[in-house]
Amino acid sequence: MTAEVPQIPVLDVRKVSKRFGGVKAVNDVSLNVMPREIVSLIGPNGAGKTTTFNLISGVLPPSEGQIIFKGQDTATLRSSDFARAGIGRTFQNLALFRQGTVVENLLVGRHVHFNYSVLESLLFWGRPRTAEIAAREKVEQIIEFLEIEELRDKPVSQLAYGQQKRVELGRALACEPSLLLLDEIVAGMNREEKEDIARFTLDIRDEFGIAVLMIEHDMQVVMDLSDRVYVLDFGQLIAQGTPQEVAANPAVLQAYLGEEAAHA
Ligand SMILES: Nc1ncnc2c1ncn2[C@@H]1O[C@H](COP(=O)(O)OP(=O)(O)OP(=O)(O)O)[C@@H](O)[C@H]1O
Repeated sequence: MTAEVPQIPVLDVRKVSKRFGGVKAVNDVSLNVMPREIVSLIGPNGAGKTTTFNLISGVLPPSEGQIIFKGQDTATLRSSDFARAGIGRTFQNLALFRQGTVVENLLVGRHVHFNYSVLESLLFWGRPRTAEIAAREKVEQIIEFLEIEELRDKPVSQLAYGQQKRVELGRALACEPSLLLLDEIVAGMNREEKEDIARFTLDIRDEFGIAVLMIEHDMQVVMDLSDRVYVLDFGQLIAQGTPQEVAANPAVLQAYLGEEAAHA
């Protein structure tokens, strides 16, 4: 019998806090994502979810604590290196190059892996050409995976919202991430579009072996896709567990009821 090799987390957030002036937007949060896991981060508005994503993807530095990605402390990375290190992300609001075509937008996502400057590409065009061919092959693979072949040469500005979201997902995949951060990816989508994204998310994990951490308000999507769920409220983790455990947790119900009461 072979001994099981213990798995190390792809992402290990250790006692992380983020202060904005007097506001502790994230307060002593620890969470992890194991290889091939789909993990959701949920919580009422203002709970600190987006700030947590900004800390993990290097947009903001933590005030306290450590974020370990594939065994490396991300404090050693420059913010421009996070995507190349393997952290892909989609944003709450679309962040695409609107005049560019679908292919061009995906190539931008791939560009993090080019290890030459524009000047170099003019002087020594052998190496860049090889890299560009590899990039185009990767982009074609993603286009096929996301079933957007007929959109490939259209400007993003001409696409429907759900299609644009699919391109954004493709761009995050183009950097060949080990961890994909999805920020409310199904918000504003109809049922069919949501089902497509749910299917792609499962396939991203199963076919590409990518771990997924998602912020999601759509409870059906959370329940259907997540292996585990973390719940934030006022910057603090108030619950974690399987979707069923979290859904039955009185503290979670209270946090959401409190939010409803505030908006009543
Ligand atoms: N750059 C900033 N400067 C000051 N305060 C901030 C900043 N970013 C976030 N905050 C505050 O931190 C808290 C957490 O905000 P955050 O956007 O992380 O919550 P959220 O859970 O993502 O909310 P939502 O579901 O509405 O997107 C809020 O009180 C917010 O006002």
